[in-house]
Amino acid sequence: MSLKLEQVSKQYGSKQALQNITLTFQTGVTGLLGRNGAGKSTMLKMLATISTPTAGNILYNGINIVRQPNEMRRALGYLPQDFGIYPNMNPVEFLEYMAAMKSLSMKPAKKRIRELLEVLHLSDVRRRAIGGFSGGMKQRVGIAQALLSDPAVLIVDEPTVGLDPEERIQFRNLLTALSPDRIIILSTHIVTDIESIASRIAILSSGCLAAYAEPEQLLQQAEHKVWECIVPGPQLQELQRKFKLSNSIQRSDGIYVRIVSDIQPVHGANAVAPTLEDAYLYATSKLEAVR
Ligand SMILES: Nc1ncnc2c1ncn2[C@@H]1O[C@H](COP(=O)(O)OP(=O)(O)OP(=O)(O)O)[C@@H](O)[C@H]1O
Repeated sequence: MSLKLEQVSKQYGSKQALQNITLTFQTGVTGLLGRNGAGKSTMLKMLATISTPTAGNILYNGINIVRQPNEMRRALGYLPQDFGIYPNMNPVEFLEYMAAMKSLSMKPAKKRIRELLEVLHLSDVRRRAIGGFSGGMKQRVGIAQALLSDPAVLIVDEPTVGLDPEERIQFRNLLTALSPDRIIILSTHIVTDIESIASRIAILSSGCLAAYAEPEQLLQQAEHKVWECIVPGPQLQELQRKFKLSNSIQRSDGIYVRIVSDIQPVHGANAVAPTLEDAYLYATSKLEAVR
């Protein structure tokens, strides 16, 4: 199974949302990371064949899905960012409706719905109106519809928005369980959403691919580039102007600052081990420096 973007760009009027992206997705979870507006949804919509690139190609198992989207559509489960559910329907009604929309045969679909409701811990509420569900329960219904056809490619766009910490953990565990034999692409702007589950991370910054690597490689690249120091309050603004700050906390003895920089930012700053969040900042700062 292979899914590739080849020199893909997307332009909305004068807005260049994605610029010349080439990457090959692999089985397992790929985290697509970038701040709001970086181009994540734009990329996912093209992978889901909802929109087409302005330039470049997308190949699924060698088939150009820009020209022949059907092969991809058959393989795809997609949970979009703004996933609307009918509040008056219960999960069974909603999933049967979605199965009909996907032209699935109803008898096997009903069996699959029963299984999915069980796996996603929704069996007890299968006859309750979705409108009264928590964010996490609604998200699980969304995942159930994305998994109806047992997809080889699962795309989830910002799925943890609105989930509480416990629901986030459950969601991560669910994706891990699904990941061994599927390509799963999860977009987020929150590093902790993906750090424990992504086998690879693609970082988008202003429509460009800042990095595509395993988390360990990203951490290695940021090695000796993260510094900690305590500075007097008035110095903070100057540091913010000159460097990328990954954290700053007010303490009784001054402001504790964590800085991502190639060079020692202030005399006395200590080099510390990078976190994935530091590595993400480092990768985006490298890209910004060459633009
Ligand atoms: N239909 C559109 N018309 C014009 N500009 C668009 C359109 N869709 C997206 N954009 C712009 O393209 C850029 C990338 O948007 P995109 O939605 O892909 O970002 P994102 O990384 O998914 O961010 P978010 O999490 O905020 O959705 C943004 O500047 C956005 O304003």
